[in-house]
Amino acid sequence: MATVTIPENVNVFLLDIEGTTTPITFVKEVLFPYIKEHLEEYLGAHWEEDECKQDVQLLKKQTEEDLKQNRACPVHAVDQTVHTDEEKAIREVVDSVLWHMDADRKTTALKQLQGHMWRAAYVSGKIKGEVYQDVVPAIRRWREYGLKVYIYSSGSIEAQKLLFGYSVEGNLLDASSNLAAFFLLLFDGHFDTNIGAKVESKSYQKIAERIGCSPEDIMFLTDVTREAKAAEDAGVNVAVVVRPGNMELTEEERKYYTTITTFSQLELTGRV
Ligand SMILES: CSCCC(=O)C(=O)COP(=O)(O)O
Ligand SMILES: [Mg+2]
Repeated sequence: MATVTIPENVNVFLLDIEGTTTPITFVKEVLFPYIKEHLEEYLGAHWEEDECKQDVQLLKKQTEEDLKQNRACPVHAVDQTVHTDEEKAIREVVDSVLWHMDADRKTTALKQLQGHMWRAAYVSGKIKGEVYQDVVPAIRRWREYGLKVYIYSSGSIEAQKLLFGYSVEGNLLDASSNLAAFFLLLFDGHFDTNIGAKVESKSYQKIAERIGCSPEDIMFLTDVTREAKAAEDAGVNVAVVVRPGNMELTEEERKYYTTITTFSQLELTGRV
């Protein structure tokens, strides 16, 4: 297994989730089916609550934006009339959400609703966040060397925290203040699409600004080459993560990008 030396100037890791820290199958075969199965029931139970109203509002705004941009969107989502028939209104939101999920849209609106829906499943223990076995030991090692570690996923920050907080390896967000617990703390922070889309270069510039470093100080790990390209265009170092079930890279991409199959390939040579 070839090792990859992290440039000495890099002092921040930025990690994608799906296909990088976490198997794609967990997202596609556990998280997304949960939404599809419980959507109608969830909307019925929470329809009158502020959080749910805001989620529905954001979905409607997204539809308006899609229409403005001439993007394809389901005809039923175009209907902006205020329904007196709650069941019909819920049905329309369900159809719209399912349509967006089938297209694997990464919009903030969709991701915000999904995050809220997963909360009950994680808290009740119905779902546990999957994390590849090489991830936690590698992050602990990086942190011992004083590097910072951030998450950047299309999943909402709330969904990210649920996944790591209720993971197969326990609560990976434990933030108690004693020294021993400090080493248990894995992440310095989280970013989602509120900072911008992962395929847009300026999102990575904004992340660097927010962290207070320059893009060259960051190493971004992702399974998606469009994201790797956007990060690289911003001056961020990238490595493409090749995990079982991830999208196959083209021969050209395999030649061009530094690739890893496990985080344990990453070496911090020359650091004390
Ligand atoms: C973070 S929880 C659910 C994952 C998800 O909804 C998603 O879209 C994953 O996207 P990523 O940017 O982590 O590949
Ligand atoms: Mg990914």
